[in-house]
Amino acid sequence: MAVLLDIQDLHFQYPGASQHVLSGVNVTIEEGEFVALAGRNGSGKSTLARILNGQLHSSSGSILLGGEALTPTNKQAQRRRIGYVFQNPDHQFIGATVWDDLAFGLENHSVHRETMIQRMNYYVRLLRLEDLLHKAPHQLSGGQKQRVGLAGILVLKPDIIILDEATSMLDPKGRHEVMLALKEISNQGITILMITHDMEEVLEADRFIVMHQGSIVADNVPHAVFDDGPLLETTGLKRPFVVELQQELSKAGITFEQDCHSEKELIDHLCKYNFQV
Ligand SMILES: Nc1ncnc2c1ncn2[C@@H]1O[C@H](COP(=O)(O)OP(=O)(O)OP(=O)(O)O)[C@@H](O)[C@H]1O
Repeated sequence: MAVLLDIQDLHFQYPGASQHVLSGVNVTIEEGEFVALAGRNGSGKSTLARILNGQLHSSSGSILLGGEALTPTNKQAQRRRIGYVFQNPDHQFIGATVWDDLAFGLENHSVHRETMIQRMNYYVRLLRLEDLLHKAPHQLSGGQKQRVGLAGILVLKPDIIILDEATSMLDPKGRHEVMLALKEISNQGITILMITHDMEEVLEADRFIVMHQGSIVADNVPHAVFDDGPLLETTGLKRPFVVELQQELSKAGITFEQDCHSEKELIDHLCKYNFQV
């Protein structure tokens, strides 16, 4: 697969701060990858996301998106190519109804009406928004708002979607809805960078990057990162319940051909055993 995002030796320091918040970030993300990014509070995740979407500018280093440099001078174009989903779903609504909201960005970019309707219908179906189209933002649950927010970004056809703790204000049902939507989007080949503190969500991603004190200290498949005890200790991360339980069951002789990514997968696996009580 082709490299989509190529970040090299990125440094950043907030004005007046004595230290760098990002101190040499190097990472490449390929087209279609679903990447989770985590780390302690203050490790620099949101700063990195804000640099990527053009809100902040790095002190040094380079960022290439599809081979093209992202610079302060192409800020507008940059924002169009990177879709950013906010933590608070109320911060991204503009339209009076869901349908108007989806149309707003496309009208703003002068997309032809026929193309506009086609795209809107496609993402409405993908994110299962059919019943919400005529509702006003205040009539939606948090999970529904985030799904509408995602659709509003997807219709603009960004190269990558960045979510900065986009599920942290949602209840379990809302989180579940958004994670299902992200899986659907990822299955369509859309590249996703998801910042999260939720280790169960990390298991849904193909790849897990961990930041610590402004640098990347781990980059692997989620289960491999969760196998690294000292790393988890240093970075304050906790193994998700599913990984913890799978490890304990393995020690007790219950074998797994592959790693489980959700409680459902784990339960399905256990159901194959005939336990003697
Ligand atoms: N506008 C700002 N001015 C000065 N320092 C800032 C500013 N925003 C963030 N910082 C500092 O930069 C560091 C990194 O912050 P950042 O928000 O990128 O971390 P994070 O990993 O996203 O944390 P969290 O998990 O809490 O969201 C922190 O020490 C923070 O206090």
